[in-house]
Amino acid sequence: MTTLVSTEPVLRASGIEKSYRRGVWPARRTVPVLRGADLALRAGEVVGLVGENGSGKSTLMKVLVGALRPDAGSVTVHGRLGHCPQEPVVYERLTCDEHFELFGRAYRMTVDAERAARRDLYRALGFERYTGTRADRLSGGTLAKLNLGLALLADPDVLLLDEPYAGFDWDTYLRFWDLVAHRRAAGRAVLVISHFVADEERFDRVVALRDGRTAPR
Ligand SMILES: Nc1ncnc2c1ncn2[C@@H]1O[C@H](COP(=O)(O)OP(=O)(O)OP(=O)(O)O)[C@@H](O)[C@H]1O
Repeated sequence: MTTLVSTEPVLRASGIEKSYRRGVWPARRTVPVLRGADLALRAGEVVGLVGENGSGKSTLMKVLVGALRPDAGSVTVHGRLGHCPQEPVVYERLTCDEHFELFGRAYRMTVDAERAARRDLYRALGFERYTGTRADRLSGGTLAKLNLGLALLADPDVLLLDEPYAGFDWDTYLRFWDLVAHRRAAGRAVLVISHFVADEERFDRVVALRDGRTAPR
């Protein structure tokens, strides 16, 4: 039997352009941020997205997940997408458990599958103590764990992380990279926005965003 290995990317973005409007009339102006950015992610690949502050990394990621409509270009995704935004999107009155239940339903997971995935994520990220704690009573680092856990809950084919470990302690930071290594081994794709030069060796590839365009680094 012949096994065909697909080289087709699980995510492909081509010619992405995006401008923001700034200021108020009559000083209103349009500022281009992305000027034809391209990006392709393959199964089992861990890619870093780097660039100076304000270069448009978060804007590109929002376009990739469909949270922001580009002015031009296209994005194609094969499979399920998970997104961990820079600012956690949580409901302050819901506990960690309640968030997982809610997201599990949104992802159409069975109750058993959601509970098993939740248990593994609590353990992998080390926040089992906070299952019943409301989001508005979590520390910044634990909130970041919840944010990441929710993005991972449905085992996405493509995981997009916008500076996921800013608030993590060292142990959690190492756990995070273990988790990423497992995803690579399982053939999942991961894109991480990172500012740490020290992380660059952990990526299979690094893509730099500069003057609105992407280039290998
Ligand atoms: N909603 C918005 N309206 C207007 N301008 C915006 C908006 N969002 C981002 N910008 C501007 O677009 C540019 C790119 O922002 P973006 O957040 O994508 O950059 P970034 O590379 O992720 O930055 P950082 O490294 O600081 O997180 C910045 O100049 C920013 O001020």
